[in-house]
Amino acid sequence: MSPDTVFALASGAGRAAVAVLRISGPRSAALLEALAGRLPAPRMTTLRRLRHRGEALDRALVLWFPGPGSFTGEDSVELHLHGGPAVVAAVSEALADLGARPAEPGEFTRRAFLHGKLDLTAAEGIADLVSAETEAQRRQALRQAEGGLATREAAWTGQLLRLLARQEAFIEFEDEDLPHDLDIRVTTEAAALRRELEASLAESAREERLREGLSIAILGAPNAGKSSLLNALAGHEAAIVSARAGTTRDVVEVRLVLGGVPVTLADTAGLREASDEIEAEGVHRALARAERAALRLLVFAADTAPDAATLSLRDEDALLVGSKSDLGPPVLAGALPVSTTTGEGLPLLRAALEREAARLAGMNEAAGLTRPRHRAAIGEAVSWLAHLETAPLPELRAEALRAALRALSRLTGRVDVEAVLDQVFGEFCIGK
Ligand SMILES: Nc1nc2c(c(=O)[nH]1)N(C=O)[C@@H](CNc1ccc(C(=O)N[C@@H](CCC(=O)O)C(=O)O)cc1)CN2
Ligand SMILES: Nc1nc2c(ncn2[C@@H]2O[C@H](COP(=O)(O)OP(=O)(O)OP(=O)(O)O)[C@@H](O)[C@H]2O)c(=O)[nH]1
Repeated sequence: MSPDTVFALASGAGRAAVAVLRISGPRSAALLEALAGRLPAPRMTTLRRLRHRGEALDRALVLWFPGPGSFTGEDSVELHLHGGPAVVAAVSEALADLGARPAEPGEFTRRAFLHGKLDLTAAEGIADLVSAETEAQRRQALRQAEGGLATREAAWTGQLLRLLARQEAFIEFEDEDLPHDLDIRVTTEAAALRRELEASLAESAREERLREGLSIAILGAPNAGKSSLLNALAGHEAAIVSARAGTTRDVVEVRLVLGGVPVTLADTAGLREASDEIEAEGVHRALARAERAALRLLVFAADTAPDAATLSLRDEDALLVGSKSDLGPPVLAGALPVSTTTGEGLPLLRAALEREAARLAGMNEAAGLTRPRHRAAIGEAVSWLAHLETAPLPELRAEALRAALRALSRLTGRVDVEAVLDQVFGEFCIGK
């Protein structure tokens, strides 16, 4: 059975000057002919009147992309319509009437993957490009959409295949004139590759935080000035400020961009023995958020002794803020003096936050692992390589290499280890 022909609005919903409807599948040409008359030249923008059942629908720019030279690899069409919702609705109804169906979310890119137009990492890169909000996210997404990670995977796979070819040769031609240390060399090189994969895992947290956004939590005793700090950094009155201790009950979030990194900054309830059920829940949520955050701003007011609850959250991912510095010097050594009343210290705090954002989130030199899915695949390859290093028999080492290859190939979704092996073996001259 031939696949459905699907259509969807490719441009954003809502009012816009132009709306792009995309169509993909075997009936694309027939649909375009039905609406707009004879097929235009491939990939050439052409102005046409669209008609259906005697009714004029729009005057639109139409494009015809014969497969396989299209985004999806299938015959496809684009209709650049006037952007009004009624125009889009009328043309969509006509397409449905002609036998096409609305596409599922991601279906165009899924079809591109199924037709070998892109691998899974490139498809994820496209999804990330569509949702990129900051400059750093855009660069990260484009690198992956253009095959940065797939290229690295191909290099790792190539190394593994060469190791496997040598390991198999060692097993098969044991009695012949092979270098006697071939077996040991495979193990040594596999260990080097394992360390390289581990290095990419160690860097993955930074890339994931850039893709997902960095979570920063503001914590401290009641009345320490946390909400005032959130408002000062956000540039608007997002959280309620009052002289009454225990004002903030729930987590209040604002979105910021720090050095190209998208950040969610969260104000939390003051940490203390709660006086009622609601406040207790607030403190519980504050501590949960503290745990989840990549960076914690611990706030200590100049007019209050440092409290044990906040002090206990100190670690290498905490910045100490000495708030209300207009009332006196910080009560804690190493705390950055800040006053939201006078503005003192705010530029320094912002600079410190940008520095921390760059340390905790960002792109690495080489295209990195941006998703838990990537980490899982590489993590599994690493454990098979570690397994290889202690495996007592050449056959078990070969098996571990195959398993590592399969794990790696899940990254791009091109799971065809045996076919590539045939190719490698074809070139592996052993004098036989
Ligand atoms: N109007 C419009 N703009 C768009 C897209 C689109 O589909 N339509 N894109 C959609 O994401 C992005 C551009 N990406 C694209 C990627 C590949 C092909 C394509 O036709 N590929 C063919 C031919 C390649 C060539 O001639 O160089 C192929 O890969 O065989 C088109 C768009 C962003 N802008
Ligand atoms: N002098 C001075 N007072 C400040 C400063 N920042 C905040 N305050 C005052 O301190 C009190 C508490 O401020 P908030 O920002 O609501 O403190 P909070 O830590 O969010 O308080 P809770 O919601 O109770 O946890 C308010 O009366 C503020 O006006 C400052 O920089 N200097």
